[in-house]
Amino acid sequence: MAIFPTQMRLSSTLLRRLQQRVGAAAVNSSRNFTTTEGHRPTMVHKRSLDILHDPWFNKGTAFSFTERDRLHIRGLLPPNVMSFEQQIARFMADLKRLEVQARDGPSDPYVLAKWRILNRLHDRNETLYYKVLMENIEEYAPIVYTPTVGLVCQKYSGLFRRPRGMYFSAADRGEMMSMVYNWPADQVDMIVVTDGSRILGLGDLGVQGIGIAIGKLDLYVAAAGINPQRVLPVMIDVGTDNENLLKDPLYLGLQERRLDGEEYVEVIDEFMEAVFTRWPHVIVQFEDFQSKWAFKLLQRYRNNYRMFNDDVQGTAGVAIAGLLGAVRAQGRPMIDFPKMKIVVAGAGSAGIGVLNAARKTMARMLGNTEIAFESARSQFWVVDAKGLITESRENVDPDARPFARKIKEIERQGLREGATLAEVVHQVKPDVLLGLSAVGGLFSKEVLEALKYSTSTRPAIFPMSNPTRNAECTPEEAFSILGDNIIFASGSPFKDVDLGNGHVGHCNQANNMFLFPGIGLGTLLSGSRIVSDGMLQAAAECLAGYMTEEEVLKGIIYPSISRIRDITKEVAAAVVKEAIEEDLAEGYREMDSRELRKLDEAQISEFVENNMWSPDYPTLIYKKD
Ligand SMILES: NC(=O)C1=CN([C@@H]2O[C@H](COP(=O)(O)OP(=O)(O)OC[C@H]3O[C@@H](n4cnc5c(N)ncnc54)[C@H](O)[C@@H]3O)[C@@H](O)[C@H]2O)C=CC1
Ligand SMILES: CC(=O)C(=O)O
Ligand SMILES: [Mg+2]
Repeated sequence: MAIFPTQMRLSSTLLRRLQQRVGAAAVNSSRNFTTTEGHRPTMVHKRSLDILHDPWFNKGTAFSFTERDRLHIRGLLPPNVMSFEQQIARFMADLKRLEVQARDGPSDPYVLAKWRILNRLHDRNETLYYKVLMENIEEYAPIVYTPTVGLVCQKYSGLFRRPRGMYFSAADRGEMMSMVYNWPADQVDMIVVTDGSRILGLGDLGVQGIGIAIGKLDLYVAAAGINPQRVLPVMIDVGTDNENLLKDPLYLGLQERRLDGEEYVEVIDEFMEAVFTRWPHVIVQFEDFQSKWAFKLLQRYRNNYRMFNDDVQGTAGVAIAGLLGAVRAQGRPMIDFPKMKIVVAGAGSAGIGVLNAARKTMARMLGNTEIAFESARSQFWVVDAKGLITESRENVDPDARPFARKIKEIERQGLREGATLAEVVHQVKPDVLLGLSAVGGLFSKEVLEALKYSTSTRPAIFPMSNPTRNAECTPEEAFSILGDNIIFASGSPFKDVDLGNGHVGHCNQANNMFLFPGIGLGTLLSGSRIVSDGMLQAAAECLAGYMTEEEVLKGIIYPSISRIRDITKEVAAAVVKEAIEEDLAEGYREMDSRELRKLDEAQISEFVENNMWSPDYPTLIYKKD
């Protein structure tokens, strides 16, 4: 067989076994819409130390003797060949050392040490890293993702060791088209890009924001099974307006003020053109851009490029799913959603994204007429840093303007322009209080006390800001003031609360991580040229319908993160299905658009599942360049 070069010294038994595997893989691939990448041997063009230093191919102590011979690494490793399971056990023993005296959650003093240990593994063996992450996702998602990733970004100058991803700076203008060819992978499926201007609720962290792109892509691999060789974290460094970073002698980024206006847009345009020229099928997720640019860039690119903004669109879908869950948790049908009174604190990219999507969902439920759209508007009260937004607000942000309350209307409700959050909650008596303000503790005792007068039989409190210290309230605060008949969902994870009477206050995590991996995977596998509103809506509806009636009635409106791979598969399948229905699907690899259209629902799910990467060691075969 041509793929086994004659100069290789393979035993005949091994050769036979490999040939059988390749044969089986080929049969499987035509029958099951799959590439069965895990079973085919992988051709590598490196040997010796180059293999051990390559995290994509490295297996460390798990290289078998025959592989060690083939790849010229015999003698470069300790002689004991370890199984994958033994490697995991050894690594976990190291990581668990830190847990002897560690406390839970954000107060855990060892979170950064844990991140370092995991990061070092990521640098030397990608397969083992993702195996550990996936098998312990509940424990380590809060380390590689929110909340710890926020701390990592804040301290990135000190933590930086090996570079990961690509950096494009304002100084690279005119060079990006050639720079993209410096990335070693010929195929990139998923890019997460940030300009570091609003990292979680921590503000402008400049170049240090690369950490959030890395953390999001970790979830793409762990939850969506995107092949880690085909992901690319990107930081576009256009300067920073963070005074501390501008003065910090250890800061790794450009120490100049952020570019703005046309100059800024030109940099982002150049980046988009460069990446889509080299990788025409890539999907670009915009992450943590300050609101000022988030909407403008989304409008600029969404009809021409395969891109979406996670903070605007992913968050909106997750919030809609949670809001529909909150309706069901009151024992009411989802169709009652348009009757909900919703107070939103925060009118940035995330808050406005949620408001627009919630209004559209209500309007759809009411018949999708202009009147329905107008009437849905009156279900929302939006409070920002200056208080309640009304039509008398000067210089109101154009994206928030559609939600500015009419003066007459709010006067009847005993409110006024700029009313405080507590006043609004007191007067409106909302069903839902949702926070995307980035202000920790905003849902103060006074605000939560006011929510006691909610007209809902089971009010919902969504402190969605990240990381943990920016959460508008903790579950302890919410449950202790309002009792156990509430729905609680926060952006960063909290532990369930023991209410002391044999009852447990359930803490849901309302985070866009339940949608963005499935949106990306579904877009990739459908081959859709854009991410349409319908595809985003399908993703949100899939999440909304995922929890059973029994779970929802217990106050569990989002899945546990331990189910993230399953929900992601379902979301991706829903996105593929919608792309086919909208005639956007152009297909993926051997599954062209005609073949895609022939699949029924079960086959779409199977197609998705079979194309999700899992961390297994393939057999490596050396092939000369
Ligand atoms: N749970 C999730 O999945 C997600 C959570 N977020 C979180 O949402 C937060 C906000 O993100 P962006 O909208 O992009 O930020 P942003 O900075 O653009 O918006 C913040 C908004 O909060 C308002 N605000 C500030 N102080 C306030 C106060 N005292 N009372 C009421 N409103 C106040 C501001 O006026 C502004 O409208 C961040 O903490 C972020 O981590 C964002 C995306 C997803
Ligand atoms: C979760 C997320 O995307 C954020 O907090 O910005
Ligand atoms: Mg974000």
